[in-house]
Amino acid sequence: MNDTNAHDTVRSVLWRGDRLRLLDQRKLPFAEDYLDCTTPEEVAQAIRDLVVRGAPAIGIAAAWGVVLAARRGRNAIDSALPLLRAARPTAVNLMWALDRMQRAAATDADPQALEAEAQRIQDEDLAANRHMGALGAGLLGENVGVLTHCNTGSLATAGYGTALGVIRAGVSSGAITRVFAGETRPWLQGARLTMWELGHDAIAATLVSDSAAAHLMKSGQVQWVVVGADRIAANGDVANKIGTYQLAIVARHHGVKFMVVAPASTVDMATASGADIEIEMRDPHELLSHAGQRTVVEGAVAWNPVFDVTPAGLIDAIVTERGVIEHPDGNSMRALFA
Ligand SMILES: CSC[C@H]1O[C@H](OP(=O)(O)O)[C@H](O)[C@@H]1O
Repeated sequence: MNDTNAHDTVRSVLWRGDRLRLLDQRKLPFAEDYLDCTTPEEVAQAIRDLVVRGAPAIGIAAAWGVVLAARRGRNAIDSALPLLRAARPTAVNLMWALDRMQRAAATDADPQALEAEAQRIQDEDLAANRHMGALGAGLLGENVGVLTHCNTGSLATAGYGTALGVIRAGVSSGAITRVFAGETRPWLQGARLTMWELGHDAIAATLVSDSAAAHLMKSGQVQWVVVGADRIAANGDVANKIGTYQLAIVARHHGVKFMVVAPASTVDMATASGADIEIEMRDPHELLSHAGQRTVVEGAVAWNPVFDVTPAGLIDAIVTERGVIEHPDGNSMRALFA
């Protein structure tokens, strides 16, 4: 069943009154299949399996998981919260959304009240993305080339996207004239998801291998690297998809500006620095095969961290819906998020 609207950006998380419908991102771009969750356990599993992925999107899905629990009764909420919280460790949006739902349930555990809170979380995220898109696009300049990493679009959020929202806004304003998407191994969020989203919006983009990023920046075709985030620490360090850190190093070396785009729900002022952020380690087999086809000799081992940390000193701007932090550090982060 196709729940996407051809004239709007896609929607990956859809509340259907008694179930949560998730666009199964494991099957994109060649199949648009949906997975229906009727229990918080199914939502937690869908987050673990990357049926739904992207920091804001997993927070939104978890919020609806609490609504599904509430429909079973107050005690079900208390058992669902730790289960959902443990689904993935790095994106603080997951914990932020569950904390907010837990506070709401303490006031009123009625399913309809919690459904309204989950809907607010989803609606606020979409509004934030559109605002951040305009703010970020305003920083770009004219006739710029942009390289993005992973997928930070409608699939990873309530819609429109974070870094991809800036790209949507920048293409619309004419500021962006060249878009490059990194493939983002091993899960290929860039190749499979970002290229699909941009094609859906008729935005021309060029796929590059992760290995080509430095050569691309050396060629002068790119003036900005624009990425999302999974957790921003109090000193401005940013955890994001594995490969982001090396893009920041290469960008600085070649005089390419580096922008991080993320809603306030991604900022974690309780975490002092990037050194304190837990980096999710996923199954090494994600590296040992591609599309179900093994690519490495039997017995080989692999190391599969799926996030890394970019130090604040390599970031030119952090764009949030509360405003832009240029050259982020602890002081500028506290000024906006204390
Ligand atoms: C706006 S999405 C933020 C973030 O989430 C992605 O990770 P994953 O695909 O593993 O959920 C990636 O790090 C994006 O930049």
